[in-house]
Amino acid sequence: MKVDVKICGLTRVEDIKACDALGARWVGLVFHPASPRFISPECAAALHAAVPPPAQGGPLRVGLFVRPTYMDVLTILRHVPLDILQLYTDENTAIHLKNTTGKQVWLARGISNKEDLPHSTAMDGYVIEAPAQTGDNRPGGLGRSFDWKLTDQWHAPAPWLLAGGLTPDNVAKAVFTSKTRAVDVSSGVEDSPGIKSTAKIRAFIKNSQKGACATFK
Ligand SMILES: O=C(O)c1ccccc1N[C@@H]1O[C@H](COP(=O)(O)O)[C@@H](O)[C@H]1O
Repeated sequence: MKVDVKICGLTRVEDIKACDALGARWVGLVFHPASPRFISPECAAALHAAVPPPAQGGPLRVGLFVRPTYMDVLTILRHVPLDILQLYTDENTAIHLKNTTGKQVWLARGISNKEDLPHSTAMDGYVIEAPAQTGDNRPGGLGRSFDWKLTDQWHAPAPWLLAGGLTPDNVAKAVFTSKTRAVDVSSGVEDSPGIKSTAKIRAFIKNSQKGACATFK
């Protein structure tokens, strides 16, 4: 049993090529201006063009938006044919954007306790991470983890990714503790904000599979 990996916050062609070569299932492009990983639609188009499309074995393209309007998403989709929208918004807005764009939608959820975990949904998936805190200028990409034990008995209503504070050093333990089948990382595989490290991506993917082997025998 394998754990699927998303590498988020790509800003450079060489980094998205490394993700493709190393077998990341998803690559994330951040369209939130407050993020150090924010990219323009033109940059996103260049990154998209640098690796094979999913139909030819390339990674699925995930676009990350914080409280977007329909026009925000449409503007990006005119430049890049994203496969999935990762949204930081309320569930009604997410359903509206799913219906109007025809794209798959993952809703990001900050989790403080088991009651925060969803049990039924119209979403295609969830990104489960640490809750935002007062003073944060963005709701993710902060290298902050949460209690991975909260998800180990969860009967998730849709596929989900574990995110927040994952690194090459802790991802195997995170998989084992949370029982997740997919992991999502941004700051944990960077040399500096927005600048990915190929060596860290390689180690992260390798160690996530070690966690999968120990968990799903
Ligand atoms: O990466 C960002 O800058 C970002 C900005 C706004 C919302 C989410 C963001 N990143 C996502 O946050 C999680 C965890 O990131 P990290 O590994 O702790 O740095 C992940 O889903 C990123 O896609």
